[in-house]
Amino acid sequence: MKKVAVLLAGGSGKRMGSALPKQFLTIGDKPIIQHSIEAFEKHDNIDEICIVIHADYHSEINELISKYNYSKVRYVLSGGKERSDSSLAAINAYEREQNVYLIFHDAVRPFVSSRIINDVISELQSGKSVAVAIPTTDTIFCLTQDETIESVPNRNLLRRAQTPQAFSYKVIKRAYDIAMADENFVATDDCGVVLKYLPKEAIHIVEGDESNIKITFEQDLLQGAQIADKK
Ligand SMILES: Nc1ccn([C@@H]2O[C@H](COP(=O)(O)OP(=O)(O)OP(=O)(O)O)[C@@H](O)[C@H]2O)c(=O)n1
Ligand SMILES: C[C@](O)(CO)[C@H](O)COP(=O)(O)O
Repeated sequence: MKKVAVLLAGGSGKRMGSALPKQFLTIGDKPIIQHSIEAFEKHDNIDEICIVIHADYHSEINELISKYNYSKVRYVLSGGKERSDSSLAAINAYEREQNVYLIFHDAVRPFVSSRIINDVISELQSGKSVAVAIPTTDTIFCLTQDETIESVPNRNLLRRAQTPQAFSYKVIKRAYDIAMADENFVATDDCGVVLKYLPKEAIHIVEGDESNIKITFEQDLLQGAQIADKK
């Protein structure tokens, strides 16, 4: 089956607070989204790239793609209001093919490694749905609504979610079809959608790494620059 990297870049980066969406800010020598495109463009096991971009930024991304001649980019789609709307735009684009794996990645995680992508693909090819995550070194508190501690979950069973999150087309399409019929639907990631609406579908964990950070706040740019320096 074809392996498609879906780069989610439809957000506006409110928490970063810059006029330009954070995926276009520069780390090291290139925009964040360019690091992410290249991680998949250069990867031998990725067949195709689908970029989901904020509707107001098509010209910026098209300029980048033609300047560097990224040959694997097949689609540039407009994202939606929520991350899940952007994922759905990609799922809909593959409706006619179906025989694909969709590997969803936050475009603002520019340092995803080749090892992570390899591990994700190898799990997909053995028929699994896949998430990338790392152990937590902090103890995590679960709170009540009034912000007192409700529970302290066993840390050995806790992981911090990263991306990629990857599924066969059929699995992710089925999960979103059910989700779209739920008027209370809300999700921060694609694993959450599969877990809630296809509870029998096991999602297997591939170990992420500390460099696979999500650029969210201004201070993350500094950490990103340090990671870029070491590459
Ligand atoms: N409607 C949206 C919202 C988010 N994303 C993408 O999902 C990834 C992770 O989201 P996040 O870090 O929350 O990005 P933003 O939504 O841009 O940030 P913020 O929440 O601070 O506005 C980003 O690559 C972002 O562009 C998307 O494709 N479509
Ligand atoms: C998918 C994700 O990156 C996993 O950590 C995260 O949930 C995205 O959340 P955000 O609210 O869009 O930052």
